[in-house]
Parts: sequence; structure tokens; C-alpha cells
Amino acid sequence: VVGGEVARPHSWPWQIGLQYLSGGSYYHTCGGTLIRRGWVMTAAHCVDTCVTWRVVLGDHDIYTHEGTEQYMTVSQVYVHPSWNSNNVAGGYDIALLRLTSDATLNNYVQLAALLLLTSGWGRTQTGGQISAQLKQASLPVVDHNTCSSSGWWGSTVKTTMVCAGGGSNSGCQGDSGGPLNCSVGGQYVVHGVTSFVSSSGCNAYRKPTVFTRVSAYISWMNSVSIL
Ligand SMILES: C[C@H](NC(=O)[C@H](CCCC[NH3+])NC(=O)C(F)(F)F)C(=O)Nc1ccc(C(F)(F)F)cc1
Repeated sequence: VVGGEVARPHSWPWQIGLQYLSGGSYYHTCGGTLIRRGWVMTAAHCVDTCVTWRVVLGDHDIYTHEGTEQYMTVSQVYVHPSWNSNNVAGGYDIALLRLTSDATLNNYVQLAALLLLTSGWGRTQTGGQISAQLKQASLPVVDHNTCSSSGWWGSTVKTTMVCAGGGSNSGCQGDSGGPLNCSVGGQYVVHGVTSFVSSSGCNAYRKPTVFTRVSAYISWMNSVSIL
């Protein structure tokens, strides 16, 4: 996250970290959202490579052991069938991860309600390092007409996406797959999955962070969970 602030620890208890195994150690690559005790929602582009994954729940500082973490292995990866890894502008940047065992829900690990505050361990500035502590940033939603107009994202942005930000706060590499949390009636619902920012920089002018619009994929997610 560029801008924003370090989140109060465990204030986004459905935020997960997605890590891959390399040379005997695990490394952060993406975020995600715990949507069922055995299911995580993330971005399809996060799981384009075939590596050994692990999901960390209940984390705040990814480099320290806080005693609140739950480390889960992934038994199956379901990428949206229409996802094209060469064309993030096509949309469908969404995937579901089946966990090998169910998460234990507690003060640090909770399920997300699905339906606008983004959070993540992503880079804290373009080209910078990922954040040790989970960060959050409030992003104003940018309506589709504005976001898809020339000078903004143009036709790169589809109605299956949500635009938010465009000022000094933004998502950035490493936030992919994480939640866009929106407060609806005092309850937070996850409205988006962090998908892409401008290749010329994370908080580029008139290039708000683009999220996969979760509501456009509810039927696909239900079809997978039935499998
Ligand atoms: C550096 C920047 N990276 C990103 O935006 C990556 C997703 C990359 C998917 C494609 N491999 N996502 C992020 O950094 C995220 F954290 F914001 F989600 C990028 O490549 N952006 C980008 C690429 C292509 C297009 C377009 F579709 F227009 F061709 C738009 C944005």
C-alpha cells in the first residue's frame, strides 16, 4: 500500500497473506480474503505459477512470530476459467484457494462478508519494498464512467472491475489479491480483489487502483464451492 497508515493489528481479520516456498523459506507474494473457513479468495494473477503455497491467517508483522498466526496449506487452486494471464485488462482476475484444513475463527481470524478500505503488505511506494506490517488506506471509489474515460484507464477498465484511489493512496505490488473493504451499514464487506495499478507507477495520476468486482463472480464462486 502506498500512503495510508499501518493498520491497527488484527483490525482486518479476514486479510490473509499468500506465500510461496523457495529455497526452504516462504516469501510474501499476495494478499487474499478468508471467505469460508476452508476457502480463500485472491487474484488469479497471484497463482499463475505452479509453486508450493501457504496461507497465513491472523498475521500483522510478516517477519515476526506473534503467536496469533495460523499457517495453512493449499489443497486446490481454482482460477477463473476465463482468466488470461497475458491480459489483466480482460478481467476475471479472481481465484479461490481450497485450504487443506479449516481455519479456527477467533479475535485474529474472521470470515469476510462479501459485498471500501483496501489493506495489504504490498510495496509502500513504487519500486519500493513490501511492508513488514499490514497497512490500510482509504481510497475514494471512482465511478466506472470516469474511470473508463480517456486520460483515465479508458477501455482497459471493464464493468467487472471497481476503480478506487487516483490520489496519493494506492495499492501496489504485493497487495494483489487482497480485499477492498467497504463499510455498508457499519459492517465491512469485501467489494473488490486488488488486481492492477499503472505500469508507470502505483499511485499514478488518474490511474486509480483497479479491483476485481467480487459481485460479478459470485455465481462462479458458488459453482466452485459445490465441486
Ligand atoms: C506493474 C503493474 N503490475 C500490476 O498492476 C500487478 C498485476 C500485473 C498483472 C499482469 N502481469 N498488480 C499489482 O501490482 C496490484 F498489487 F496492484 F494488484 C502492471 O503490470 N500493470 C498493468 C499491466 C498491464 C495493463 C494493461 F492491461 F493495460 F495492459 C495494465 C496495468
